[in-house]
Amino acid sequence: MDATPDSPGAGHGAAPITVEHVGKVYPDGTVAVGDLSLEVRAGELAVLIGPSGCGKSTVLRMLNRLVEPSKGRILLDGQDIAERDPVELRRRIGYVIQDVGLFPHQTIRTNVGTVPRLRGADRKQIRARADELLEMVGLDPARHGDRYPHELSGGQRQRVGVARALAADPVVLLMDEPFSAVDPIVRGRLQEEFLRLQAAVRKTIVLVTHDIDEAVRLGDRIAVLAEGGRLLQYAPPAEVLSAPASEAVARFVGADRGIRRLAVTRLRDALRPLAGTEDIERLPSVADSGTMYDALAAMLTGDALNVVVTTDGQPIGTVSRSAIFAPPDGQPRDRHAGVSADAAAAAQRGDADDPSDEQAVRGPLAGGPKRPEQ
Ligand SMILES: Nc1ncnc2c1ncn2[C@@H]1O[C@H](COP(=O)(O)OP(=O)(O)OP(=O)(O)O)[C@@H](O)[C@H]1O
Repeated sequence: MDATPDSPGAGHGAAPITVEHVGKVYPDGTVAVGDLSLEVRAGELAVLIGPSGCGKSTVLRMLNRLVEPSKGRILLDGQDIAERDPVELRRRIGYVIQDVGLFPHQTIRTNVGTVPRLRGADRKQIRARADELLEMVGLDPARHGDRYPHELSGGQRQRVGVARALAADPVVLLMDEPFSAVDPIVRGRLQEEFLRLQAAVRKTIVLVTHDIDEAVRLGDRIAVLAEGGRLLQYAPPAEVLSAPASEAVARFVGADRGIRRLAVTRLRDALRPLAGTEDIERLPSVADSGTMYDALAAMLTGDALNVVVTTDGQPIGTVSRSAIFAPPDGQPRDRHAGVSADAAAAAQRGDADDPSDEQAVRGPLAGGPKRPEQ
């Protein structure tokens, strides 16, 4: 591997991971993982979530051979990692942990340059690469590069951890509760930045979290685990929220999963074209990159039953409150609702639109509401 590709985003691609019937029994007899199979596609961000002690970190640590499985095998890019040199393997796999694990007596720049240095890149190359990565994670190399870890905030240290992991230009990034040490506001910002970063670098990422909102926000797919690493469901966030595979999953994702689903359902799926008769000047507007959650927030703030959806500031259609509360395609409304008061369903029952209001806004050309699920 080259330590200094043309740009941080250019990368060396991403590799798929296949976990085949993997188990881990620790020497004291604890069965951390019984028999787990799953695959993560190249460039996909898979989230492992589940109650404390269910084996999430053990699974993650088996992926870079910090923990050796007791059974089964793990393929990276089709090759059994048991046949790889663990040190060489770990240099291809970035690992970001909760308290980051920066070297306290090294500057930020030196920390970020760790792996390129180990690979023998020259000093100028290492510095350029480190600075590029610091910029990429939103830190100013001139201001922060020569500081020591204790001279940064928790959120800044977390960014350095991500930059250091990316400096190796890994084919896989493993992240164990990467944002949990920072306060909720910083966490939200880091998650947003991280999503932008991932859109640029497209690594295969396996991320462990306790936080269902984080899982829903970041994951392409979410693996919900139970004790002993038992896989309860492995599906995109919208599916886990709208069609939990069991009561256990429904309970785990929470009573407010209906609201969470809105945050991962694209607005444009429920879009109704403009009929030309709407009084769009009086409606709140939301950009078409937004979600149903954004639309609902705008409706509530603007006390409206509809929002105008815009692209580059230009109106392209409307979304109605009833479309937001329509059940996703093919899903019975109250599946597993017995364990939770699904907020969206409750809102549906108690807050149905007046069809005449909708007609007034939609105009005569508008069809029935499109199902909003992606
Ligand atoms: N080195 C070890 N020796 C013995 N048991 C261990 C060891 N590491 C973890 N365990 C046990 O294995 C099980 C799974 O632990 P693991 O850390 O993988 O869970 P987790 O889901 O990541 O938990 P948390 O969310 O609390 O971090 C737990 O019962 C834990 O006590």
